[in-house]
This record gives sequence, C-alpha cells and structure tokens, in this order.
Amino acid sequence: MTSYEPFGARLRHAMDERGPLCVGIDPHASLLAEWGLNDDVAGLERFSRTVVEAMADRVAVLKPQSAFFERFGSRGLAVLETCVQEARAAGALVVMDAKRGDIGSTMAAYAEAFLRKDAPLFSDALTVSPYLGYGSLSPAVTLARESGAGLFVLALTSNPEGGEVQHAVRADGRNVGATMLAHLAAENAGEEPLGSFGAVVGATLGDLSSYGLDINGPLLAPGIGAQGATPADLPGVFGAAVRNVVPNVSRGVLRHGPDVGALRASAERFAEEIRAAVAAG
Ligand SMILES: O=c1ccn([C@@H]2O[C@H](COP(=O)(O)O)[C@@H](O)[C@H]2O)c(=O)[nH]1
Repeated sequence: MTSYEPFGARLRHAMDERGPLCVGIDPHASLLAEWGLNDDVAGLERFSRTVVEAMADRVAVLKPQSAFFERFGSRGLAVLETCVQEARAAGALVVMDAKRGDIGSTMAAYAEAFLRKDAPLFSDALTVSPYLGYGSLSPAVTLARESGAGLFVLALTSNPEGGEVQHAVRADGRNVGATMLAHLAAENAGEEPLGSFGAVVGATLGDLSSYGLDINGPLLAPGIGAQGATPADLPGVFGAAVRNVVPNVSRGVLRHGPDVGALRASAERFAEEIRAAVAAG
C-alpha cells in the first residue's frame, strides 16, 4: 500500500505557512446574481473559477459546498471536479463540504467517491455526519487513513437547530456533541503534529470550554460573517484549542466578488483579524 503524508500534517504545515483561514466556495443563486452571472452552469463555472483564481495560491483551505454544484446535476458535478482539481493544483487544501453520512456499507461508497486517491472528486478532506452512529463512519476513517485524507465530523454545528440533537444528554451523562469529540480524540491519539480527524464546531456557539475540544485534530469553525460570528469571538469560543481552529468564511468573502482584487482584500482582512484574535487569545 502506498503511504501518503497524512492530512493533519499537511494542514498544520499549510496553516503555519498561509494562516488558518478557510474560504468557502458557495455559489448561492443570489451571489451569482450579485456577480452579474446567470443562475446556470456557465455562471457556476465562472463563479468557482474566479474564487479559485483569487484564493487558491494564498489561503490554506478552500471548502466547496457540494450542494450548490449538485443542484445543476451532472454538469454541476463536472464543474465541481474541475474546481477541486484546480484548487489543489494551485496549492490549496480542499475540504469537500458534502456532509455525507449513511449506514456503513453505503458510507463506504461515499468514501470511495471523495477519499479514494484516484476518484474524480478526490478531496483532501470530507465533511461527514455521524448521526447514524459514529461507528457508521468507519469505512471513511479507514479509507482516509489509506489515502492521507481527512474527515471533519459534525459535532457542534453553527446553526441554532443543531442543539436539539447535539446537546441531548446520553444515559452516561455526556451529551452527544461531546461524545463525537471524544471519538475524534481517540482517532487522533499520538498523531503529530496534528491528527487528520477533525470536528465541525460552530464559531457562533459561545463559550465551549466545558466541551473536550482538545481532540488533537483540526476544528473547522463555520459561522463567521453572514451567520454573525466574528474572528474576535474565536478565543472566547475555543479557549486553548483556538490554535487548531480553521475558521471558515463563505458569503462574508464572496459578497465582494467578482473582482479578484476585492475578494483577495476581503480574505486578507479576515485573515488579519483572525491572526490578531488568535495571538491575543
Ligand atoms: O455547522 C455548520 C457546518 C457547515 N456549514 C457550512 O459552512 C458554510 C458557511 O457559509 P457562510 O456563508 O459563511 O455562512 C456553508 O457552506 C454551510 O453549509 C455551516 O455553516 N455550519
């Protein structure tokens, strides 16, 4: 079996070199209109190409939101393939935000689609949902290890509705979100400089110091910008784990397009605010 440098190590290196910002590629119909593009495959392609051109040589991570490509069917998926391949070729790590989750045998097929090294949509990491039971993700964990890829497991999501599931308390007294974090800590045990199995933890959630965020893996933090959180919130939410946070901004940056310079300037402002917040925290 070929062995590849693990995602966690590649991510740590990229964060050290470029800073931790992750820019989302979310071609909302409303953004296509604001950019003067049609809500069609040509508009989708122009949008995603522009974001890749503006960002892939400077930010650590790009996160395409698969849903916005899937809505155009097979032609949208072809655009997504190109987007992933061009972003990776230009030096960004790609986290595919597809939030896949199913029973183990079907999960294995999802893993093949995104984590098999020669798959057309191969990505450096994939977001997955553990809400069919953490163990249902095991085919993805296995294939990610084999391919040097990573996973981001939904633990404490940024949306207000997430709490009814993720804060539910189990018979052992631990809540569901904390249980997912504990699984990830076990997955990453002993890995250096950083494990490859991350959690999605919203930047919108307030103080999470009672949760075990020290999973020795990355914490993908959506919610900054359009959902109301700011870079200055990060230390208060993540405490000492802030060093492992990959803050995601999608609409907050994308609304400055289609001008490449304006997109870059916006991402640089977020990156600077994140640097300052992490240094102060
Ligand atoms: O808990 C979660 C998990 C994923 N997301 C995704 O992140 C981006 C956020 O976009 P913004 O425009 O910056 O609000 C989007 O793709 C979500 O599906 C999340 O928001 N929260």
